[in-house]
Amino acid sequence: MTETAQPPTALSVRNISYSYGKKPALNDISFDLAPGKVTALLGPNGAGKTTLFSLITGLFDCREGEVVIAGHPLRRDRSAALSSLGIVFQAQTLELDLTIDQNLRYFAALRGLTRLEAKDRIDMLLAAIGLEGLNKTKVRKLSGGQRRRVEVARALLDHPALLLLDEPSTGLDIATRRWLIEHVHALARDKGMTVLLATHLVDEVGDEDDVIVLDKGRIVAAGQVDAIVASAGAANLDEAFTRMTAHDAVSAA
Ligand SMILES: Nc1ncnc2c1ncn2[C@@H]1O[C@H](COP(=O)(O)OP(=O)(O)OP(=O)(O)O)[C@@H](O)[C@H]1O
Repeated sequence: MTETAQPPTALSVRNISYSYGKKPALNDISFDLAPGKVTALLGPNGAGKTTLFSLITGLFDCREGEVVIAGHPLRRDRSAALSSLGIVFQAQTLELDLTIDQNLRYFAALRGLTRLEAKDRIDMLLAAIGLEGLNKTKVRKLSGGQRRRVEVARALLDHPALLLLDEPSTGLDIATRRWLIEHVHALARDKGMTVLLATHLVDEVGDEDDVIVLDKGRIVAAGQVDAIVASAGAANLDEAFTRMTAHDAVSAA
């Protein structure tokens, strides 16, 4: 045995299927995320993105298939698996009547950071998200965009191996949306973070990103942007995505 073994991939999803009652939502989904990259999980409304995130985060029990986070199987090693991921949910999840500091310190304590570690990390992250010095401000007083920035900081508190974002720009103004997408790409590029970004907005996908196109609970394409565009015979990702997912209108006609 040598000490040069590669670290495990931040997220491996193996043969996941899921149904709501008799209604199938995901069908035999498998992928591994490339380390230090943003992978966009691109799918139209109802494709199954949120269901997949609910399985990866352990909110739903994964009865068929397996989720492995940073080498820890979610089913058998739940706390180690979940401690390796940071998440920004689609819906706002901060406690409005607490300050930024209180929100973040509470979460840091849950994640096992000491008070001193939490303070240093919070100050550093608030500076990184452009909210330096606002520690004592109540979240209720922040704009929607500022709240989303705080949620990004919270997701990064204990250096997760994997960052998940579920349609994070929902409801944000254009400037915050741009900041968010650039910040997430910088985390992958500069800090080597592995990111899974669920979105239905093609313009949030960078040229260098990996893409998984999900439609009606199935992966219909996966790979780098160029390869997906070429395989669809399209001029760009927008056109490729539309071609791959626009069959409803045709079949319904
Ligand atoms: N609680 C539920 N009960 C029954 N069906 C559900 C439930 N939640 C989702 N579904 C169905 O499962 C499928 C996948 O939904 P899901 O919310 O995962 O898709 P999505 O890609 O996240 O969509 P959106 O972009 O609209 O959030 C859809 O057909 C949806 O109607």
